[in-house]
Amino acid sequence: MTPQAITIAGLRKTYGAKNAVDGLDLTIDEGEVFALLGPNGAGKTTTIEILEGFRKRTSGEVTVLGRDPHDADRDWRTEVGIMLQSTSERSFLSAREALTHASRLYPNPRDVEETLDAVGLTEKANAKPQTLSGGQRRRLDVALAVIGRPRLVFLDEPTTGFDPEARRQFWGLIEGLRGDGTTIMLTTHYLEEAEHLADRIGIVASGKLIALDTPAKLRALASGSIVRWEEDGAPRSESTPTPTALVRELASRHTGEIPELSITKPSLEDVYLDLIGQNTEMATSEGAVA
Ligand SMILES: Nc1ncnc2c1ncn2[C@@H]1O[C@H](COP(=O)(O)OP(=O)(O)OP(=O)(O)O)[C@@H](O)[C@H]1O
Repeated sequence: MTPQAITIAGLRKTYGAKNAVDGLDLTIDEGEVFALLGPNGAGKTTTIEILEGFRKRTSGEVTVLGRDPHDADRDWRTEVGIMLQSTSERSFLSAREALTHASRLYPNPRDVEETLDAVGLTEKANAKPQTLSGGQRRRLDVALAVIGRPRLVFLDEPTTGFDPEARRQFWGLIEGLRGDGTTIMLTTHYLEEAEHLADRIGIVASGKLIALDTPAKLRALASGSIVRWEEDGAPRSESTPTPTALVRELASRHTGEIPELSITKPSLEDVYLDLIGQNTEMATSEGAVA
């Protein structure tokens, strides 16, 4: 059996009357890349911060690398990489200095120059954080999270503000970490990022886990196809297990071409939106996810 990096059983966190995390059960294997998805306010950051030892839980059991993060020690901290949002923002150190400084805190750190290169900051190595763009500062935050060669890394929305090229580069970095056997738990609002990187995806809504599977199996939850077309000048769409029949019926109503006709398979994003109840296209149709 693969050893478990994270175990969560019956986790709850309440803020007053609000159940931010509402009975979460989840285990993440060592070496797994796990993506936690969910709408704003679903409880992702709260969960991650409890796992990082930064927030107290209301109830439930949690272990991270075999320890309860709430009373873990310094040795545990050296094995867990945490992406603190905007740490680099307040620093007076250049990217290279910040990484060099941080690397001295760990017994077996990554090489500073290699890490700068992996996050695409070599050219900005001597720049002070105030002169970096938001996306570049975030890359530095990612670099600071991995400089200690952690066994487990938490990345909360690591690529928010990245341009497409930086995002691809970040994906390469994560694939490299995966190759080294690092366990990674990340949150993201980018479905294609989760699909590209994650071995498994957990979807949370209102503090509860509503779906948990590989990207391929989640995508397969949606059967059928989405047919889109234009009618009376307005875009229309329908999800259906029998697209040919629908197209035949549309063709009988149109003389000539059906305007803007396309037939696509539902994307992971369609499935996700349907699961969280925000997909008007799929939720109303026969082929919708149960
Ligand atoms: N310190 C706090 N005090 C009171 N309520 C809080 C606190 N932190 C979070 N919450 C509430 O708990 C719920 C979960 O918040 P959380 O930040 O964990 O969500 P999230 O899934 O990370 O959202 P996002 O995608 O917007 O980052 C929200 O309703 C939020 O308003």
